[in-house]
Amino acid sequence: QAAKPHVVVLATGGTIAGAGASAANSATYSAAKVPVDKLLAGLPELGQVARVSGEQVFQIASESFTNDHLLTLARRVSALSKQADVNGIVVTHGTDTLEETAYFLNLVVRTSKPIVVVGSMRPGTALSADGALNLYDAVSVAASQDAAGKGVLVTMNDEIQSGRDVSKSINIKTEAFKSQWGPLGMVVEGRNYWFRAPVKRHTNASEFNIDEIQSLPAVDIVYGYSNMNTTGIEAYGKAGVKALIHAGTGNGSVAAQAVPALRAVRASGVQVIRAARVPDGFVLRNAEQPDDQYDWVVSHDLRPQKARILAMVALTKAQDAKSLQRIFWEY
Ligand SMILES: NC(=O)CC[C@H](N)C(=O)O
Repeated sequence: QAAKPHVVVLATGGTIAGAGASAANSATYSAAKVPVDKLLAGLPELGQVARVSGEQVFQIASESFTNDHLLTLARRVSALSKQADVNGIVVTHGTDTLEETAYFLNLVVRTSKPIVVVGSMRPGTALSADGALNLYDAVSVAASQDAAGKGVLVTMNDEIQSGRDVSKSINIKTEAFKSQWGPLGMVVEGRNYWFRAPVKRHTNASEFNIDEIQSLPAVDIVYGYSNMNTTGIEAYGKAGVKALIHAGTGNGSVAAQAVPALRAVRASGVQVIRAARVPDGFVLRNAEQPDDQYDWVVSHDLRPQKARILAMVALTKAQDAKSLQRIFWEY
């Protein structure tokens, strides 16, 4: 009998490692409590699909992820992906910023080996906890050859999602992760059922490589709303950000009073990227605002928090708006 694939589980915290006072606590609990060894020992079924080893990279709630955490994690994933004795990698993660980390890894880790990021909506101590099955699914996807070359994946609620497309879309149900383009497939009882594949550049086909990235530039987000003022835009401009994501209303529209402030920060060298605060759809170039004339970039279908990740990565190589826009179309 052939040896089972070796899957390394990199644990970073979140609810999947959370613990509550009683089984009735599905929402009131502490995240990032249970160490990876205990998580894996509590799930002996993993041995049916892979030879699993665990590493505790961090033990935090994911809203506290920083760029340093992203860099440290991606470097470890990259190093493991180059090891001949590693077939797949799973990252356990809090769900709040899981989509940002998954997209970051998708952009900068040059491998075709499966990388799966996974979390849970309920702690393991709760009734109907979802973490055990999500983790089992993650390990089984990471152990499968048919998951190779599909970019970084997310397994939640029996679905296999693209790390690029997926977002946490509700904060209370176990079916929390959605993509407007739909999941890539489903995983049921350790078997993958695929229905589509990503078309955007990722992992092996990326021009970015974590092994060449020393640091990430400051990129922040301003939110659009009625009666919006320009205080935030001006403050970020003064703070020296390299790019500012505008989470605009509707089609990425910008309030009349905010346009001069954004043009002023652009004139001072800050890249301006028009995204939208609506969850779905995509922002069209030169619709709503004359992006060519203002030398602005549009985020395509990326939500503001994902546009921030891509902008940081893109700015490690490209400095002009035209190159940034090309990257936003391609990734
Ligand atoms: N469901 C969760 O994982 C949320 C817990 C916590 N806020 C985190 O993102 O780590």
